[in-house]
Amino acid sequence: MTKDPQEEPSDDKPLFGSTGRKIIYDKDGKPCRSCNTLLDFKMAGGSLMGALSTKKPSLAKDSVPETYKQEPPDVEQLGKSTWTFLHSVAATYPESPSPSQQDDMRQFMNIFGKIYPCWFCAKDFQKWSSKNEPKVKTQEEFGRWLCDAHNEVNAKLGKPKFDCNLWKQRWKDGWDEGK
Ligand SMILES: Cc1cc2nc3c(=O)[nH]c(=O)nc-3n(C[C@H](O)[C@H](O)[C@H](O)COP(=O)(O)OP(=O)(O)OC[C@H]3O[C@@H](n4cnc5c(N)ncnc54)[C@H](O)[C@@H]3O)c2cc1C
Repeated sequence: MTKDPQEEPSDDKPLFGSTGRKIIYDKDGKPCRSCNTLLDFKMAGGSLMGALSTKKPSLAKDSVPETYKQEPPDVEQLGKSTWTFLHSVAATYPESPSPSQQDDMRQFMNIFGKIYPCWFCAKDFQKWSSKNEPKVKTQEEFGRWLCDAHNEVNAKLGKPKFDCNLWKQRWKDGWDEGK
């Protein structure tokens, strides 16, 4: 059985970051980049320079385009981009999917829960979706299920609940405020 990385605490490592959140470590004992905010990751001793400066010292700085020089995603950036992707997938899911399209979506969400890069987020998501199986019979059903999944995380983080009656305006139709 794989050991939960968080079960291996170490005396000389900070338990909490400056944001007040618990610092999450990977199996190798290093702070998990995609599980912490950038600030907490820095505080826990995670390298800020990343591969560009450490693995390729001979690369002339000027030869690296400015657009490359961004930090790998922290838990918030990864989350926001992933929710954008997932809700957009719901927005383009067929209104009446065939049985095989429904199977694909079930499988996709199942695999998603196993590979999401923030391991402790993935664990909670898997736990929630095992009790709340993906609803994939229609686009509306799937969009609402995803909205509920997102609200579960919002609640965990103390964020306001999103009104799921509005998921389609937010992720598919837009608000049409000129009307
Ligand atoms: C599967 C998963 C699990 C996660 N688990 C954790 C975790 O355990 N701990 C952690 O710190 N972070 C977790 N995250 C990241 C977290 O959910 C946020 O993405 C992150 O905190 C950034 O939040 P945000 O305020 O930018 O908005 P996000 O929560 O990223 O939302 C982006 C936008 O989606 C819209 N929105 C909000 N709620 C809903 C909803 N219910 N339905 C539809 N649209 C909505 C809003 O317009 C919002 O601005 C997880 C992300 C994912 C994808």
